[in-house]
Amino acid sequence: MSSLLTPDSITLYALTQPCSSLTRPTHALRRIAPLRTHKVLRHHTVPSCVATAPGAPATEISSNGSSYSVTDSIVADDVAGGSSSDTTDWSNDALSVVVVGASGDLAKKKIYPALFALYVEGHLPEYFSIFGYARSKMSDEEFREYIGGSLTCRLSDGENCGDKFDKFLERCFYQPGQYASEDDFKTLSGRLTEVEKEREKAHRVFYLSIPPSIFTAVAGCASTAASSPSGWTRVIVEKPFGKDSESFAQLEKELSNFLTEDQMYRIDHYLGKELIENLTVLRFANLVFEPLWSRQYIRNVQVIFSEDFGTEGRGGYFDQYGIIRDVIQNHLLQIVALFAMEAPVSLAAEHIRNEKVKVLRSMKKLSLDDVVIGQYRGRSGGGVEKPGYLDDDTVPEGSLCPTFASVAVFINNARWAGVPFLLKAGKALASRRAEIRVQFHQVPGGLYQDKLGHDPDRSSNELVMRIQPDEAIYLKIINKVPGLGLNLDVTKLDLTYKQRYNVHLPDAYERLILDVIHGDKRLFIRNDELDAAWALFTPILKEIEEKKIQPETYPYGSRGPIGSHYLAAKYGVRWGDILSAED
Ligand SMILES: NC(=O)C1=CN([C@@H]2O[C@H](COP(=O)(O)OP(=O)(O)OC[C@H]3O[C@@H](n4cnc5c(N)ncnc54)[C@H](OP(=O)(O)O)[C@@H]3O)[C@@H](O)[C@H]2O)C=CC1
Ligand SMILES: O=C1O[C@H](COP(=O)(O)O)[C@@H](O)[C@H](O)[C@H]1O
Repeated sequence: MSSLLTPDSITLYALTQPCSSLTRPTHALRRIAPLRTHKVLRHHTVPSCVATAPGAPATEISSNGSSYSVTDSIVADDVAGGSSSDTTDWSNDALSVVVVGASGDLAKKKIYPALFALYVEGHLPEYFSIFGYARSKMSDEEFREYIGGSLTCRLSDGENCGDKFDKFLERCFYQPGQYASEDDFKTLSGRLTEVEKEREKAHRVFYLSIPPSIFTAVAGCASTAASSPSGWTRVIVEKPFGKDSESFAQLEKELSNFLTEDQMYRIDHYLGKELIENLTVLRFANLVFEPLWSRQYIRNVQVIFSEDFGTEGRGGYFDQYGIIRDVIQNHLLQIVALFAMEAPVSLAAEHIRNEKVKVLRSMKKLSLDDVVIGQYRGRSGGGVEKPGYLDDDTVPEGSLCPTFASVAVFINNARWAGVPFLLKAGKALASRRAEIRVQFHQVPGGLYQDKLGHDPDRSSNELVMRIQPDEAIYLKIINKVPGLGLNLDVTKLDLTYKQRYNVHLPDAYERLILDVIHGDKRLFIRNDELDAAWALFTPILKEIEEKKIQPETYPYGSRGPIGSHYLAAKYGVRWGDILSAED
């Protein structure tokens, strides 16, 4: 819905709707209204109204026919969600984003390009600055050159970004320092204040793009020595959030010495992907889907992640975690939680997260029989030479670390009992893709069975949400082949985004960083969600490690270990991505 609204249409909506329905449009508005237009949007006369949210106290949004402001609506919104009220006035206040670990891979690959895209599209406030912080020595100039190489202009209509590029870089600064040094963070804070001094109030975001071993030290120093003296301070924490229940609890305990839950934004970048944000829209805004969303109609759900490259370059990190911790326990499980949750009371962050956590807590204990692990081996021939996982110098010799896993999970509740949710993730496979496949039961009665046969995979509906690449939603239906005979086939009702929408899809990091700026936590993970996710996976991870379970090897570039097919077959399922590559 948000993509269809212009700032004007939102204003109109706000003016014509009763106050209690402000929540949705203000969410949409946050997303799409460039920050610099807030000034324009702020002053509109509306009648006095009171926003009430279930379970929340009534909040007066505006009184005596005075003015309705974006800021006020954010307060109403947050009260509805039970999270902190964000009264930031972006027409006046400054914003500093500090990228801690500024010399690293994630910062260069994702964070700077996302910040630049937000700037180009007018989503950063007028008084913004970006600070890089890391141990590497760099001057501001060198930093600008360093990040300049990672920025691309993605404006359409041949618009030139050159000017924007220079202006953006002018607002970028670098401060070298140690991660555990309060003094160095004090120096950083001094420099931030220098740049922020043009405004009375400045807000600070710290993006912890660093290895987890130093999360706590940095959170401590940032909070003690570099919190904003005049505005709010928020901290984005990257995964991994621990390695198991115990280390997660320990990390939380340590971080909570310095940060409140309100300040913490635990990022799972899969939640920022376009198709994942659309998941709840597709289900809850479409009458043709919502009633079908249960064991009564759905045979199985598959969440598939595959990459056509190995851990090259990241083997050292990866070996300590493995694919279950790297992808399944977080990205894929979050997708299942969103997919399977009951309708939330509203779109407010806490309402959504309350429902997700119920799903996670309803999951049946995992058994080793429901897990298959694999590890890729090298492949050579046909002019191709691909290394195996163990060929990586940074991987310990003889490592049993899984680079592939498939897992069958079950949700023990009235809606989903008995429906297998099959999760599969692997590196060095045949293709790069991430998708959700929903396979429906066959139509009972069998009117066309003689034409369709008995194979449910060839005679029932499948809904596919392709998260990447080439975002699409398509529904496989049984259709009559045009002509005089009665021939049936399975064909697609196809919503391929690049054919339907002439827009550049924002990167997940853009969406998520913007949400942090707006204090919107819907797409961030709450601590109890992680606690539940670790409670599900910790016992099985321990068992795999303690019993030294040997991963089944598979060749680089293949479709993964055979065991994965047996696991699916045990539940009468065939992996949808294997049936046919184009399907
Ligand atoms: N890269 C990716 O694609 C993804 C990364 N992540 C997570 O994001 C975070 C950052 O990832 P990434 O950029 O790849 O990490 P890097 O390994 O590139 O580390 C980032 C920076 O931290 C500093 N650093 C590295 N190792 C250490 C160390 N042992 N002790 C102290 N400082 C160190 C280095 O800066 P300097 O030496 O200059 O101080 C480095 O440039 C991690 O938590 C990672 O798990 C999450 C999803 C994807
Ligand atoms: O979090 C991670 O995600 C990436 C895949 O992200 P994508 O957006 O490119 O699909 C994965 O390669 C990495 O191992 C993992 O840590």
